[in-house]
Amino acid sequence: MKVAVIGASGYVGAELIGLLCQHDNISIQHLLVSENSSSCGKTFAALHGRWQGICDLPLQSFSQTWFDTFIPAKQDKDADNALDAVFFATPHEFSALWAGAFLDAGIKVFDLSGGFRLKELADYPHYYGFEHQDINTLSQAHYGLAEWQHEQIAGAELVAVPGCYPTASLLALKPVIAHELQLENSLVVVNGISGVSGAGRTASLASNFNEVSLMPYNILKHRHQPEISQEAGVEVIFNPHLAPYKRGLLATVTLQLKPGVTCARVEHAFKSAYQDKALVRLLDAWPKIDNVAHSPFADLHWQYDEDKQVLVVACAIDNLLKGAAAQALQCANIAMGLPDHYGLLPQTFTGSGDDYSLVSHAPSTSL
Ligand SMILES: NC(=O)C1=CN([C@@H]2O[C@H](COP(=O)(O)OP(=O)(O)OC[C@H]3O[C@@H](n4cnc5c(N)ncnc54)[C@H](OP(=O)(O)O)[C@@H]3O)[C@@H](O)[C@H]2O)C=CC1
Ligand SMILES: CC(=O)N[C@@H](CCC(=O)OP(=O)(O)O)C(=O)O
Repeated sequence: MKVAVIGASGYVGAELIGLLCQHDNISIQHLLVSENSSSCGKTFAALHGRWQGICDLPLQSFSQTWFDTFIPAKQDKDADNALDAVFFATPHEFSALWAGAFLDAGIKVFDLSGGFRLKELADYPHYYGFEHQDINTLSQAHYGLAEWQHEQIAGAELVAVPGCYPTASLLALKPVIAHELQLENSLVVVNGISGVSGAGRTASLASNFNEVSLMPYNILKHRHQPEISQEAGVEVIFNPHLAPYKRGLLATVTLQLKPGVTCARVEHAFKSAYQDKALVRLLDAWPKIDNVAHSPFADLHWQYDEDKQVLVVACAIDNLLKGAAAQALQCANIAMGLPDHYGLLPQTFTGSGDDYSLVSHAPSTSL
């Protein structure tokens, strides 16, 4: 698969490029940043020092002229420089504006922004602050929660890679909903905590080292609330929190189950969902951010009170990896017919209980 990455100077772009450049079925053709970016002309490694000696490709500026030069209206798929796919690790509005043009040229799109995650056009002004102009492209988008949407991802031209909070929340919620264990019309509460890299690389007062302190934010209005509700199929209350560490995200979901539901049924729901999934680890203790930071895993644990029928599920991920770049690579692997964990784990995984560990081919990280 010959690919381009737009957003190569950002945190998510950097993680993604680090994974792509070590993947033996993927070749990077172009790395792009915004038209007037100060990173333009630098090499990827000059900007992200941990990739020195691994990826020295130059960063180009994305513009209409770049598009007209490198993306012919009708691609010759066999040409040496023809692109098969483009990854957008860009602001939501940029993806919403440009994804359709790549699709028209026959290039698959993996969008890591929120530009195509919500199905309702009318939700964009409210939750994202812009009018989505491309209903035609939006209607072609398939949500890409890798463990749950394998078939749709395999056949998709445009994959909306899930948000970081939704990834952890949905991995925790979906087995319960799929097995119809939740008490109908009962409250579902999701508390999310994210490290500061979740806010991206561009400096802002809110993400300034001196300002960051554990606190809730965007309560009852965060854009991930409709995304989680849409994909879980139940309305949720979503409480995001910012925490003073670099990377990692924890979602803790609390919900009421139907009378008579036992621990055994809950266990069956989680085991049947994930026992053959390489990147989801069902733990027998509460997950820790430190065990998933810099890894593509999602760690899950639950506790159920049969008397009160209250279930609490916690899921920890790295927001930049399972919450973004690693999940995008899972989607690309699925599109190529490879195991979804290809290039993320050794190829020895055969199911739950196996002794598998993360391939550590990345040098120590700067984040
Ligand atoms: N951070 C996280 O944990 C997660 C982020 N995401 C999503 O991934 C996307 C990227 O996030 P993140 O890496 O954190 O953000 P950053 O702010 O770190 O990076 C944004 C990137 O987009 C580029 N960019 C901005 N405008 C344009 C443009 N007009 N044309 C081309 N490139 C442009 C920037 O380039 P430059 O500034 O050099 O021009 C930069 O490379 C966002 O949509 C975000 O919501 C998804 C899941 C998790
Ligand atoms: C800590 C922090 O600011 N987190 C970001 C969410 C991460 C992100 O970039 O969101 P997407 O997954 O939708 O792309 C936020 O709350 O807006």
